Order: sequence, then C-alpha cells, then structure tokens
Amino acid sequence: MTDPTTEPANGGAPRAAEQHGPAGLTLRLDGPAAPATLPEARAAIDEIDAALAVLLERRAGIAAVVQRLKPVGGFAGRDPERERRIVEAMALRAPSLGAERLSRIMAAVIEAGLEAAEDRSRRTV
Ligand SMILES: C=C(O[C@@H]1C=C(C(=O)O)C=C[C@H]1O)C(=O)O
Repeated sequence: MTDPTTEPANGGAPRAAEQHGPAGLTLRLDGPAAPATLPEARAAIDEIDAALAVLLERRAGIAAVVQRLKPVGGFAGRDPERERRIVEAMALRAPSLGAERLSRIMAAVIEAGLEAAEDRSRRTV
C-alpha cells in the first residue's frame, strides 16, 4: 500500500501541489538525505517551516469550522480523548519525538487554533 503522505497518488509524476504549491512551496515530505553544511541545513529547516506555516494556517481554519459544527465549540468543548488519539496517530509518524513531546506540541497547536477561532468569530459578529 502507498503512504498518502509521501507517495504521489498518480504513480510517480509530481502532484500539482508539488509543482505549484501554496506560496511556491515544493517540499517533498520524504525529503532528501541529511544536508551536509550549516547553510544547507538552515535552508532545509526554512523550507520545512514554510510548509508547516501553511499547514498550521489550514489546520486552524478547519478547526474553526469544527467549532461551529459541534454542539459546544471553543475551549468549552475541548475534547481530550480526540486530542489523545491525534497525538497517538502522529507518534507513529514521528517516533523520534514520541507521544509525550508531540502532546506538548499539539496542545500548543490546538490552543492556538481555538484562540484564532474565537478571534474570527468575534470579528464576524
Ligand atoms: C477540532 C475539534 O475541537 C477541539 C480542537 C481539536 C483540534 O484542534 O484538533 C481537537 C479536539 C478539540 O479539543 C474537535 O473536536 O475535533
């Protein structure tokens, strides 16, 4: 079975997002081998951070939609069991970080998303 996070769905040709991704991003999720020099390593980190920023923005937008769809949204409707399952699934893909560190990372991501959702809903009333 192919891994949807690393394998192009069309059997090898670059996907549209790899050719003309958001903000000109062309990051491959499976990435090249470790960079050899400090500038190369920093450039690789900058590229990953640019992709992370786009994904975090997208995630926050979708999390805001979820808050409107749930019977109780926002911080009041926080769902620790759902958050635990998210971290557990991510830990399978990020074994060197592991569940404990990912849990701290995702708590910050989720809280930032909920705050941004509150800001959005305040601006639209
Ligand atoms: C998005 C939801 O609301 C909250 C935010 C979550 C998230 O950002 O992933 C997960 C669970 C909830 O605490 C949800 O319930 O799915």
